[in-house]
Amino acid sequence: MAFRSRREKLRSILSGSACVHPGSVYDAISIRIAEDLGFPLGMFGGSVASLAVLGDPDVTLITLTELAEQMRRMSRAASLPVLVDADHGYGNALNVRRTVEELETAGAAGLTIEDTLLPAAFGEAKAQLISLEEGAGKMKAALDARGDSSLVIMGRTGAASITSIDDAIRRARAYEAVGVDGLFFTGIKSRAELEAVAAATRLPIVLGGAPDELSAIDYLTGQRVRIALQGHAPIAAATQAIYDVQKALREGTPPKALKGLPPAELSNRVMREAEVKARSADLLGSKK
Ligand SMILES: O=C([O-])CC(=O)C(=O)O
Ligand SMILES: [Mg+2]
Repeated sequence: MAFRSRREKLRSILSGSACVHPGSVYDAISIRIAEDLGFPLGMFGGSVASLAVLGDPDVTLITLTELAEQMRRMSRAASLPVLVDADHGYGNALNVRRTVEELETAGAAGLTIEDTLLPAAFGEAKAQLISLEEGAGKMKAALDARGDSSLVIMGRTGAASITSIDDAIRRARAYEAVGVDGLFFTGIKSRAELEAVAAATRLPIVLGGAPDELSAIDYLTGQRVRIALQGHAPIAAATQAIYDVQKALREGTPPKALKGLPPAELSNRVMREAEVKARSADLLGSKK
């Protein structure tokens, strides 16, 4: 299976003894840059998928087809393992199956399925959770849908900030019992909460957005956190860069006087230009 080695790399992070930060990736350019900089894996967040593909906030309007297609583009562009935020699996447990099939063939190294009720329910100001039973059923469906057993399936819960830390633990233990490969927590607010979760479970932990007291990598390592997200600053920085350049052009700055443009060396590296040139020479008879 062509994507197996990517999945095994993600597995070795989860079974290893260090906590790593993923690069935030969302398209062919961002994954190549993350790979070139030596990130051990990429995180493809649902929020950045919505932003990159639709220009929308994270309100579950993106479709599975769009998400998988964006993943496919990244898989073609680089071989960095990518953990995909597959939200709620785009429906019920049957839809979760389909989600796993699509993301597996698109080359994801792993994916997370969360127990948040998505899209948001009518008349509810706050996020809601599906039942533990339905959540566990979704995890079971995801595991069962794998054609490649090396694909990583992570059970994700935001219960820590939606219901309670005890509920987060109950859910995590239920997802562990079903056989997921790791646990992804969002909404953990303190060291005491992380320690409670780590003590009550045994699988490797992925930590979503977390406060400053949960940023020391040695501490996280000691709590079995193997992947710690750091938000999605790259797409935010790209937004600012595009704004600045468009604004300068709109205000009459000549293209040659623009600031913040990449040197040709960087653009060429991102395009893998040397490889394309070599291939053109071989296959099209063009000069190197
Ligand atoms: O997975 C992540 O990176 C956090 C998240 O839910 C998102 O960005 O949609
Ligand atoms: Mg998300």
